[in-house]
Amino acid sequence: MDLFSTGKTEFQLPQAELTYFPNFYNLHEANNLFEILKESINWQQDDITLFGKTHLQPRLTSLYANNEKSYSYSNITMQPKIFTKELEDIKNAIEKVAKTEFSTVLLNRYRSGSDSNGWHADNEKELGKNPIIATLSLGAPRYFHFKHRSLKAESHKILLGSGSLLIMGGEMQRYWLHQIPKTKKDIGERINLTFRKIA
Ligand SMILES: O=C(O)CCC(=O)C(=O)O
Ligand SMILES: [Fe+2]
Repeated sequence: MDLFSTGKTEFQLPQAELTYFPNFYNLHEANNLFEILKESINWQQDDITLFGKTHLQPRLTSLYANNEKSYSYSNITMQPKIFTKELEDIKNAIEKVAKTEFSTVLLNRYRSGSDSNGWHADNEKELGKNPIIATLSLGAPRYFHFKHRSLKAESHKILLGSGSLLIMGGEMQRYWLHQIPKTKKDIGERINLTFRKIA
């Protein structure tokens, strides 16, 4: 962790807690982690079924955990692999600022601007009520859009830079949706790690 950049932003939002650390890792550390994870993670591309139609998911994913609990969303059930040393170190660093413990990390790899993650909430039963979800971004910056389910004025975006950490908490998964939209810009790859607790 970069001890010299403590800057953080706590967004004032109705029915959500959202905190952004732009430089959780510095650019050098973030680059290193990006290269290590790109090579060492067991990336897969699953089929998802949305509104009765089956497609390849528009990104690569992988699941790691310190227990055997699977994670299911969009008709996919993922079985975890055991945390690697790098993932364990990242988890320990993030737990200190998130002030909670995580069991599981879902990794996403967006190979280009045409990879994406559609509107959703991380509200699966196995995450429990008001889950804390910490997401670390490495590589190409991408916009994170989030909107309130019923308050139409509450629609925002944050550019998630390399090395940044975003922590979602409070009732965010109940009242808000988020997405990583596609972009036509010619950008490189991005890896995102979303730490969760699956009890
Ligand atoms: O890529 C991101 O920043 C968000 C990923 C996400 O929302 C998820 O995996 O649930
Ligand atoms: Fe999500």
